Amino acid sequence: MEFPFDVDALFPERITVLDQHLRPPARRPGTTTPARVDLQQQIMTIVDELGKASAKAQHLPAPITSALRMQSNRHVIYILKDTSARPAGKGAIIGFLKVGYKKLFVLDDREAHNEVEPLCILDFYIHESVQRHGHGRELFQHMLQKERVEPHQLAIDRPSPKLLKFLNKHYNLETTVPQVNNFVIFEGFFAHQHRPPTSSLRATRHSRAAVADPIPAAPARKLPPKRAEGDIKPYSSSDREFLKVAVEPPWPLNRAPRRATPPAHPPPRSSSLGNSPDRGPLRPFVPEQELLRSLRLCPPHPTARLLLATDPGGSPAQRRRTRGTPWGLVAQSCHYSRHGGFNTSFLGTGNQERKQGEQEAEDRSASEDRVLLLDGSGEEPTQTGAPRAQAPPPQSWTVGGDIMNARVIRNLQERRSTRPW
Ligand SMILES: CC(=O)SCCNC(=O)CCNC(=O)[C@H](O)C(C)(C)COP(=O)(O)OP(=O)(O)OC[C@H]1O[C@@H](n2cnc3c(N)ncnc32)[C@H](O)[C@@H]1OP(=O)(O)O
Repeated sequence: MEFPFDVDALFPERITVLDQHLRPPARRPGTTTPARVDLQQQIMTIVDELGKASAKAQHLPAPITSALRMQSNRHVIYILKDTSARPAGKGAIIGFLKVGYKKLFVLDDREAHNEVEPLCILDFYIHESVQRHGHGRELFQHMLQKERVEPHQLAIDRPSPKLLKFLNKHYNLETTVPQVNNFVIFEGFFAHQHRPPTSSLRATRHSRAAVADPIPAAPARKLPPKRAEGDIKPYSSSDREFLKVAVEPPWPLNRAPRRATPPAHPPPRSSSLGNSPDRGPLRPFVPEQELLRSLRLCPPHPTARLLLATDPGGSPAQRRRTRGTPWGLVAQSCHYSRHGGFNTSFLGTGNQERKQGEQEAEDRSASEDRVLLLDGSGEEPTQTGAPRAQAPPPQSWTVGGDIMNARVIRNLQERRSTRPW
């Protein structure tokens, strides 16, 4: 990547390491030194352009690396410049690697949640013209040495297929430990961190590991004091989270727009009405119009009035719709996953979510059962009219409660009819 300024003079070393201050490195003796602010502006331009190129290469809707994001996060960026070719005497940039420590909640191979703060690979890009020339490895290797970290100790923020191949080829990283977030960790991540799974050890596992283990210290920071198990949430914020907002608005705005054009395969018509293009708009027969008018004039049924008065939260259908949120979130997390395979374990999103999901499913099937029962589907014809005739107490709208009662009653009836006493 070329720039209209002297990259070669700006970055004297082949690999330059920048933190959130984006400070220009010391220049070679003898080179003219422009104003510091200009140099920083040049660095910001390079970071912005690299971020854009990386996003394009990864088909991301927006860059996840920019000067602004660098300045507002405690990340470190390794920039590799081209020392061989010197187009127009100004040098060129080959690529970059961005890393940073992040607090994550990761699952170990026993599916226990662990609060850790590993070094994460956040963004990585080598210019298309020089990929597969060993530059990525050179940059990665430099970072490993500088950060004093082993490849298996890293967490990778949604690695691209190319990066997965890269890690496999150069570092033999293949087997992943399934996670419920977008980070990928590999077998060996917990290698020297396994301790008895007591919660008191879990929170301090890193600081202890650093003292007790002879192998290189885990790239972890000291964590805050242990929190109650309930406080630990089974997700971790990815640097790419903000992209979700850009991709899809929240419910209900994310619902598919109404079809303006007819579907490719319209459902088969049940009658010939409307099939002829010559026919004008169909009007109902006069008796139907009269019927409709009489229905409009008909006052609401007293039961309906009573139900409306005792139901402050709107219709039950509406309430049921809003209760589906956890599934919606799960669906969203799947939608945004770059690799569906990583998220196949979302069903293990912690007991709480799983239970909630199961409860939802149960509620839904329960409500369907309930409709069948109230339909008078042959099971309990005497009950179909009864609940409508009386004003139900407010809590009777709890679908699960109703169905439980119905099931108990049915169970009792069955037992009564099948047993001789
Ligand atoms: C957390 C994240 O940052 S995810 C985003 C990662 N970045 C990208 O996907 C952007 C596009 N890709 C790239 O920029 C580069 O290919 C990188 C950064 C992944 C690797 O850099 P390179 O300089 O190409 O890597 P290097 O030459 O050292 O190693 C080559 C190996 O990487 C892998 N690799 C690189 N490019 C490809 C590719 N197009 N297809 C498949 N594997 C590839 C292969 O294992 C390859 O070995 P091989 O050529 O023997 O098959």
